[in-house]
Amino acid sequence: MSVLEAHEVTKSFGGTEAVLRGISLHVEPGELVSIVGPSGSGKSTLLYCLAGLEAVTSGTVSILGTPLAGLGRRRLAAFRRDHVGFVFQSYNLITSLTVWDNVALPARLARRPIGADEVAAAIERVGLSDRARYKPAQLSGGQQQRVAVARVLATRPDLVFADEPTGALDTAKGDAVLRLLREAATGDRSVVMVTHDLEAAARGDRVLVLRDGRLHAELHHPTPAEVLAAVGAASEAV
Ligand SMILES: Nc1ncnc2c1ncn2[C@@H]1O[C@H](COP(=O)(O)OP(=O)(O)OP(=O)(O)O)[C@@H](O)[C@H]1O
Repeated sequence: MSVLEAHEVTKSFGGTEAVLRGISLHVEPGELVSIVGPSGSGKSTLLYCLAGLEAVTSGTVSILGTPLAGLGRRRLAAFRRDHVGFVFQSYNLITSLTVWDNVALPARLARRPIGADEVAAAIERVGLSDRARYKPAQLSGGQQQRVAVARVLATRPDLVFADEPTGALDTAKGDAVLRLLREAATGDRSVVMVTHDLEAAARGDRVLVLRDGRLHAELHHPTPAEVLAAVGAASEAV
């Protein structure tokens, strides 16, 4: 079974032209899927619709076989908490809490507290064991994003969404975050990432190229140059 299936998804914000105009896609267990495309092509909107953070206007999104639209607001929130993780460009850590508490908090909020050993393991996996008692402001941007990844992985989600996870980082720091996301896509866990960074996108098993709210191309294990060419073609075709 696919981890995620979207069928003919459209999204409009009010009366203007639709931002998503009929997108169908699937994500398989263990895959890292990158979404690229020109600015304004609908990448972030698509990610939010796939994650159930935005309602679709028409079409369906199912995660692990469960159609999100049928869940209702509270059950959707619970479903997301149980199965989905989100990494944002801006880290979204809680500034008053330590690294340790930032990582432990989501599981506690979900009333499924994880043990100290699991918190420690998640922090170790992102290479920040010596910073566990630091607050976010005492960390570099790359370190903060690694905490955000640890926080997501600690809840053991089936599906991780990342919106420009390296957008605020220089190449070396971004690289460490990408490696973690690449490693996170394994076994039954999949990662879907929106990015402007073509090198980052090329880490994906598949790269989906959006153009004007539609899927323009799908590349399998492309090189960065192939991603660049596909995005260039999508930009010209608008
Ligand atoms: N909440 C909203 N209300 C109205 N319009 C919106 C909203 N969110 C996005 N849009 C519009 O949808 C279109 C696509 O936006 P989106 O952020 O999904 O594109 P993107 O491909 O992620 O762009 P970028 O690469 O510049 O981040 C834009 O024209 C934007 O103005």
